[in-house]
Amino acid sequence: MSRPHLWIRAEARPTEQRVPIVPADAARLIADGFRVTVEESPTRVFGLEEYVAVGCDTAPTGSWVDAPQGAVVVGIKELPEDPADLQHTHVFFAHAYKGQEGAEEVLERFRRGGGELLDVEYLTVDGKRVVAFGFWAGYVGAALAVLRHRGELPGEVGPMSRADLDARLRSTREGRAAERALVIGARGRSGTGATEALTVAGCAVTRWDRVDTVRLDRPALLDHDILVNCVVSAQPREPFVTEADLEAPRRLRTVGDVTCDVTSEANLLPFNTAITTWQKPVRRFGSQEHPLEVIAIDNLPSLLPRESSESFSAELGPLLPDLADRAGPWAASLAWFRRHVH
Ligand SMILES: NC(=O)c1ccc[n+]([C@@H]2O[C@H](COP(=O)([O-])OP(=O)(O)OC[C@H]3O[C@@H](n4cnc5c(N)ncnc54)[C@H](O)[C@@H]3O)[C@@H](O)[C@H]2O)c1
Repeated sequence: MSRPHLWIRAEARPTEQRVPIVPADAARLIADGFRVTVEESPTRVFGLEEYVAVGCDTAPTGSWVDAPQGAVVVGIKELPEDPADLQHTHVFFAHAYKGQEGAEEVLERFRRGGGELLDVEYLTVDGKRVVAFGFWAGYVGAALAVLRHRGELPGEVGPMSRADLDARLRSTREGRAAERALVIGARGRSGTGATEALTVAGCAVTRWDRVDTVRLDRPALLDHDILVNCVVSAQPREPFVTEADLEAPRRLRTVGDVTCDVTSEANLLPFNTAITTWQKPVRRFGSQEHPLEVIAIDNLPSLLPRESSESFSAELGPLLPDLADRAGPWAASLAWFRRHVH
C-alpha cells in the first residue's frame, strides 16, 4: 500500500504550541511504512529530539516550501503568507469555505500553484467531523470559568499543562460549597470536556442538551452559578440569557462561552458580541450589584497544547493509511476543495 511522505511543518503563530502528529503516533506511522519529516519549531510542545528518537527526519523551520512534490504538508493553523503559490498537498484548518476574511486569497494561492487543500474541518464520515479539538476546548473553557468564579483568574492566560490546571481546580475548591454549574450542549465533544473539568473542580454539574432546551426554563438556567455554553447553533432561537436578565437578581455570575458565536445570528448569548483574548480573558456585564462575567476565548485548545495535540493526533493517525488514495474522509474533504477551486 502506498504511504505518502508526511511533512510536519512548524506553526507560523508564535503562540501556537500544538502539533498535528505527536511523537508516539509518528513512531506508529513509521512502523507502518510512512516517512515522516518534522520541521524545527521554537514553540512546539514536543521537542524535536522526541521525533528523532522514533525515526523521523528533521528539516529547518518553513522548509516545506521546498519539500519533495509528493510530500503532504501537515499543520494545524494558517500557512505563512509566503510563498504566493502553493504547490503541495496541505492538511490543516484553512477556514476557507465560508467566506471568511482572507479565504479567497488562500484558495487563489492553491489555484495558482496547482496544490491541493485537504481541510481537517471537512474530514467527515457520514457527514460527521472525525478530527476536532472540541473536548479540550470545553475542558479548558469550563476550567477558566470556574477559576474566574472563584476569584482565581485575575489576569492573562497562556498555554498550560492539564496537571497544573487540575491542581488549581482542586486546590481552589477547598473550603467552598460546590458551585452549581450548567453545561448546555453537554452531550457533544466540548460539553463532555466541560463536564469533566467541572467534575474535577468539585462543582455540582447539571447537563442539558437538545431535549432540555426545547422549552427553555430560564429561571432554572439562571439558578446556576456558572454556565458553560457548548451548543452548536446554526439558526437564531430563543437566547439562553437576555439583556433583561443582566440587570435582574440571579444566581448566575460566570459564563464560559465555548461556542464564541458572538457575531453570529445564532448567538445564544446575544448580550455579548465580542470574543475575549488570552490577554483580557473576561468581559463584564450587568450592574455593580448583579455582575455577569463572560469568557469567550476562540482559541481555547491552544491553552492545553499537549493534551490537544495528543487527542488530535489520535484521531488523525488512523485516517492516514487512506490518504494516498484520497479515500474515506479524505474524499469528502477533497470534494469541498474541488467545489471551491477549479
Ligand atoms: N472556543 C474554542 O476555542 C472552540 C474550539 C473548538 C470548538 N468550539 C466551538 O464549540 C462549539 C461546540 O463544538 P463541539 O465540537 O462540542 O460540537 P458537538 O457537535 O460535538 O456538540 C454540540 C452539542 O450541542 C447540542 N445542541 C445543539 N443545539 C442545542 C440546543 N438548542 N440546546 C441544547 N443543546 C444543543 C448537540 O446536541 C450536541 O450535543 C462549536 O460552536 C465549535 O465551533 C470552540
